This record gives sequence, C-alpha cells and structure tokens, in this order.
Amino acid sequence: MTGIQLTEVSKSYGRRRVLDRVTLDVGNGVLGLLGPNGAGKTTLLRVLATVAGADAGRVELLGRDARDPLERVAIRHRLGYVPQEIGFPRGFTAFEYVDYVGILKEMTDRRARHDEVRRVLEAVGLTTVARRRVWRLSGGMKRRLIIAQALLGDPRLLILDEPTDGLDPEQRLRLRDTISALAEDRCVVVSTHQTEDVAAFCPRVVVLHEGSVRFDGDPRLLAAAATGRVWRSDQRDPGARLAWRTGDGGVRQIGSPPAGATLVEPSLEDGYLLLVGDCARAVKATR
Ligand SMILES: Nc1ncnc2c1ncn2[C@@H]1O[C@H](COP(=O)(O)OP(=O)(O)OP(=O)(O)O)[C@@H](O)[C@H]1O
Repeated sequence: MTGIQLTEVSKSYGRRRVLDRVTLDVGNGVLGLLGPNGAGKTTLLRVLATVAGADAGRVELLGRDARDPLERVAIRHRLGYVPQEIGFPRGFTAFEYVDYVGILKEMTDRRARHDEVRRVLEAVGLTTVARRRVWRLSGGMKRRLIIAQALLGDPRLLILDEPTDGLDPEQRLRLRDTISALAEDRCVVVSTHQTEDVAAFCPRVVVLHEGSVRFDGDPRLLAAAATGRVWRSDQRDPGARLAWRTGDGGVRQIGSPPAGATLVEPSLEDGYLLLVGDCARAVKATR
C-alpha cells in the first residue's frame, strides 16, 4: 500500500496560492522536504496530517481518501504528527503528557497505554526524565517529547515538521538513526532547513518553491546538478550568484565560475541553493 498519494493538490489562503498542483507518490522510507521560508512545507505537512484540507486535488493517505470524514478517522489512528509549533498543558510530567495524548488517541486500556508510553519515551531517550515536569525540560528534550507522542500506537505514516530543530549534534544523530529505523517499514516525511539532515538520512528529497514541487529525487542528483558551478577562491567574485566565507578563510561561491576558478565538488546545499536561486529568478522574470 502506498503511504501518500497526492494528485494535483492545491491550497490557498485568501488570494494567495500556497500549494500549487502538488503531485506526490510516497511509499516506505524517509522523504526529506526542503524549501525556503514560506515555500509551503508546513502547509503541505498539515494537509498530510489531515489538520488542513486541500482546496483541490486528491489526497490519499494509507490507501484512504482524506476528504471522507470516516476514512479520515481511520487515517488518524495510524498517523503520527510532529507539528512545528509546540504547546504543552501546564503542570504535566513528561510521562503524563504522552499518556494524555494516548488518552486523546483513545488508547483506553490503561496498562497497555502506560507500557506504550514507556516504549516511546525510551525510543527518544527520555526514560530518565519521565517524571520531570515538562516546563523543567530543555528545549531539545521538549522536541523529543513531541516526537515521542507521535510514535504512540506505532503509526504507519509519520509526518515530522522540523523534528531536528533545536537538538544538539548528538541528539540530532540519534534522532536521524531512530527515524531511519522507523522508516524501514513505514512512510516518513520530514521537513527541515538542514540540508545535512537530508544528505545524511533521506534517500529522496522534494524541494518546494512557492508551493510547487521543483525537484523530486535522489539528493545526490540535486547536488550533482551544481557540478561545474561551485568554486572556491580567496576573494569574493562580484559575478557570483551566492558567496560566503568559510571557516578556513576562503570564499565558497556559486554561479557561473570566472575563468581560471578552482572548481570544487558540490554539496547538497550548493545544489539546493542553486535550484532555489534559479526558481526565484524564473518567478521574477514572469512578474
Ligand atoms: N493560516 C494561514 N493563514 C494565512 N496564510 C498562511 C497561513 N498559514 C501559512 N500561511 C502563508 O502560507 C505561506 C506558506 O507558509 P508555510 O508555513 O506553509 O511555509 P513553510 O515552507 O513551512 O515556511 P517556513 O520554512 O518559514 O516554516 C506563507 O506565505 C504563509 O504566510
């Protein structure tokens, strides 16, 4: 069964079209979603999490039609969602918070639910702080707590909006590992601003720009698209599309290289920045 099948999905807020005929077919594995601020990533994830409806197009999740209210309930029983914004009820411990979400998910058998709460807290490395009040947890721990609640009930579809945001490098690695393991037999969509996250654990990446899919494929192909367009020198080149100082005192530059430039191996970040820059120029030219 396909996890996600979107066909020509569009959504607008007022007169602004935020998703523009998005078509996607996603099976098991991790799909990384990249895009600049305002590209429509969160809106797309909200549609996938059945929090927001599409204005047009077909949204099929876990083989069910998300527009049908009964089918939607069935989808939600098998879906885990980590939203971008987090709010916690006051006074709860980590355990009580996840347990509360379990109750909302209609996990009525108390003992089985508590076992499940312990399992998901363990999965994100929060067992030792299970009895600590949420307001006393660090920002990174709170992010992991939100991920824990999404894992309740072993969902087949996981929608994660910037899950690694605010995590320290060790926790980030640990979470990447957890997500990769989960994705072996389920469909996981992860939005992020970190190209290194995508390079590290997403075999497939989708780039959104102004609500449209501009790239869908292997991250290595996105990086390779910048081959011959990334160079390094000591001085900033006025003709470079993008240029930034690197830690070793040099300048990394993207665009059409000047004669004699020392070309370097492009990274996923280079390929992404070049693509987004090209999209922005194309949009500007049509306005
Ligand atoms: N509820 C809403 N009402 C009106 N406009 C909205 C609403 N939610 C989002 N938007 C607008 O839709 C566009 C896409 O927003 P969205 O949050 O989906 O982008 P994003 O790619 O997730 O951005 P970011 O990387 O900054 O989180 C933005 O212009 C935003 O202002």
